[in-house]
Amino acid sequence: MSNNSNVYIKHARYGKDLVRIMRVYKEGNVQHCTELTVRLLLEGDINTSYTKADNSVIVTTDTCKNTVNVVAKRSDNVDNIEVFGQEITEHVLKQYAHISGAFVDIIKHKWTRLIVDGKPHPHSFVRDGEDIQTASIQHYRAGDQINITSGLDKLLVLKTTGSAFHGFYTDEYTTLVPTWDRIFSTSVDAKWTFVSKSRSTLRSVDFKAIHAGVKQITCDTFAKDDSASVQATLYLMQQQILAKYPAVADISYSLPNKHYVGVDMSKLNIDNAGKNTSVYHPQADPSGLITAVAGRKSSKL
Ligand SMILES: O=c1[nH]c(=O)c2[nH]c(=O)[nH]c2[nH]1
Repeated sequence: MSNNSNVYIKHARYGKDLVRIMRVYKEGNVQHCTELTVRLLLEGDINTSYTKADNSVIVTTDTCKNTVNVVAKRSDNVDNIEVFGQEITEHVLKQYAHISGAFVDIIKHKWTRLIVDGKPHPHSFVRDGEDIQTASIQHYRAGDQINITSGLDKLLVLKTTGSAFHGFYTDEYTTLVPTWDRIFSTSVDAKWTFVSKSRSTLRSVDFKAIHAGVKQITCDTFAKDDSASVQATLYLMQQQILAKYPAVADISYSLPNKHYVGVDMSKLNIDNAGKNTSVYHPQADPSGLITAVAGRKSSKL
């Protein structure tokens, strides 16, 4: 093998991706389930595994998978993904002295308890929507520093009125017609990061309540706002989340504008906008994409 001494490893991380677990917790006659997809990556004194084929420094990706399964078996917090993620990173840093950083990304798949005969069923669940919760934990041995980002993905919403778009910049390239009443639909992706990097302060954060609160504020604002644009509605959501949750340092949204275009029936001598029924064409593509990160001008903590 040729050896190019000009080359060095700048950054390296490895581990197991797509570790899927379904964890069932039995509480008397009632059972709870949590389905997750987990990625665990490691960083540290591992460069020789790349540069010198030195496998002695490799904690195998198979061990990473086992670690996720074992921590899930022992943990009381699998459903609280930010806490579960920290339990994995803590274990890794305690167990392997040459590993300096552990990075966990978790997707929580949705299982909602079924209502049967008007009552919550003890052990049956339904996937009632594609939206997922996410959490990313970056844990560094140095200073025991942790960064946590939580997220909400693929929350598909639509309103049939209460949305306008006019007054926008126009030039010779503009063909969009201003509208005072349109369909507004988006698939919400939101991510929020936490202020504190000290472990003790993060322990007091109610991550699950914040997940629920962000979803509630997102949906309520989407429904109630007489939207002037996707941009303005997005910012309203951010303002409320930062006002309600001091532990959140910043919040970003990525909102595709899923266009629904009124069908032109003029050649059929039909006024599609008339009376109280209209037919729209849902457009697969292209879609607008409106994004923004918001934070506080001065941190409250
Ligand atoms: O809410 C909107 N924001 C835009 O930036 C935009 N651009 C566009 O064509 N339609 C819309 N709607």
